[in-house]
Amino acid sequence: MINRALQQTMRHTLRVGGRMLGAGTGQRCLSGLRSGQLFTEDGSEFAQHESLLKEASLYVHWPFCLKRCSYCNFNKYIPKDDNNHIVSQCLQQEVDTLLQLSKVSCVTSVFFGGGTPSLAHPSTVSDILEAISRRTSLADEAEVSLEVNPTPEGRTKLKDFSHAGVNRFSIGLQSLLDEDLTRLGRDHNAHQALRTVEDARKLCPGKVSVDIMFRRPGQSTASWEAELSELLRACDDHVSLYQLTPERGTLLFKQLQSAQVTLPDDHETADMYESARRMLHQHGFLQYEVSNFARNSAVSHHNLSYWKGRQYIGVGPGAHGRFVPLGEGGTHREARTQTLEPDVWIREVQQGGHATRRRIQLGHLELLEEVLVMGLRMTEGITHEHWQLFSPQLTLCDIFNSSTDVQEFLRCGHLTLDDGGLRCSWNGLALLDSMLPALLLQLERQIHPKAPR
Ligand SMILES: C[S@@+](CC[C@H](N)C(=O)[O-])C[C@H]1O[C@@H](n2cnc3c(N)ncnc32)[C@H](O)[C@@H]1O
Ligand SMILES: C[S@@+](CC[C@H](N)C(=O)[O-])C[C@H]1O[C@@H](n2cnc3c(N)ncnc32)[C@H](O)[C@@H]1O
Ligand code: SF4
Repeated sequence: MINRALQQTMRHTLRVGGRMLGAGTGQRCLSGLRSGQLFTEDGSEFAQHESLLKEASLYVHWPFCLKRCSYCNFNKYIPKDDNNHIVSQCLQQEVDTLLQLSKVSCVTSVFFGGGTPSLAHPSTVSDILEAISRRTSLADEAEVSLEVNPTPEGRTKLKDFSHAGVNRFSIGLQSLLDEDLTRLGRDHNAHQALRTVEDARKLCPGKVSVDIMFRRPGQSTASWEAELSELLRACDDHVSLYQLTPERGTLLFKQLQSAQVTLPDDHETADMYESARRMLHQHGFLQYEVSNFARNSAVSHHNLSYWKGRQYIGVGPGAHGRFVPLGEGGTHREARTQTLEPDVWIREVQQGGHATRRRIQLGHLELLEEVLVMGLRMTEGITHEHWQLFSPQLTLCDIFNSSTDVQEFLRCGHLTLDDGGLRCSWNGLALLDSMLPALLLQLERQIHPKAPR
């Protein structure tokens, strides 16, 4: 059975390798909260360390865009009327309700994503930050990121967003070739994008990230390397490198089916990924996750909270979250998704304070699957201490030492399991997707040894 909650978490982070995996079993009921840890009905610890329950990061989804890019199937709508004010009010209300439900005492980071959150009025950002501070504490050093589409409008609003409380900008460059930007349906050119990066760097030095995609139609490794050289002259200290994934329902998907466009093959794609990793490394960037590179320690703390299995709250249409709803007596972590369609979402928030459409209680195995899959995306992998927070009884060695598949990955040098924990090697990171089925199967066998397969 595919673990749907895990699929959903991975969707916005897993872009290299393409395939999404998971092998969950049924959910289990949890019976009580004792000294900061949760227990399943049979008494085994569910290992929610108290510190994990006190804190959360917060994701805010702005669901509108001016037009549809040819490749994108994220939850976004082209607005018919201007209802920004009401969306902003509902976001504040939903923040308040979900913070109350989670009972967290500290929000560690906030990420305004979308859609195109740079279309929102900057006061939306300050109002939401105030709503957080009214209900709980927002850490002084909290990272507050905003995704910016590098159009002239986005650029002129940077200063106001920074005054509103944004201290990190994530800029969607996607490409530095005008022809490709047009083909992808972007509403900016490369010059506008570079000027936006320049201005953002003046406002938040060292805290500007860029998103760029490879494996674009008609792309060659040589042109990609030239583009990266240009990017490396202009960028700040954080780069997110995404492999363009053809998503069902997009224009790109149709163009590929009707052979109007073709994508580079797997071999070329692997070369592009490797040349980008090499070039970024030569320019002082450390790869800290499959798709993310930082120098001068400019890692994304918000995204790290997902990969480290910490709690996060998602507000806005289609946002998802992972937290224990302690405020309503909840004792187990839930995967929550908010209603997708903005008008319906508005109605539900107005009526009930929040618009959670789907709640899935995560059982012990499902939680560990998430910790495994997300954790192995990081170059530091899963330390023994990290694993123990979620699995106090079975260590990484207890689980993986008896698997012949895992022994083979270790022998080939794709994986390492030592005093530092379990992690992928440089080559292994590019092969993570192909190793996950065996790792997940072994995890399931050890957690539920008697379950029929
Ligand atoms: C959902 S967008 C929102 C940010 C902003 N609207 C923008 O377009 O720059 C976040 C990032 O997801 C990545 N993305 C979206 N669709 C993708 C796809 N089909 N394949 C790979 N990356 C994708 C893009 O790099 C984009 O910057
Ligand atoms: C692909 S990531 C890009 C992050 C960026 N590279 C950075 O380092 O800041 C951001 C996108 O993931 C999606 N996303 C992130 N967290 C989410 C959540 N909790 N719920 C729904 N979508 C989320 C949003 O569409 C957002 O535009
Ligand atoms: S890539 Fe960004 S701007 Fe383009 S449709 Fe998706 S969310 Fe909107």
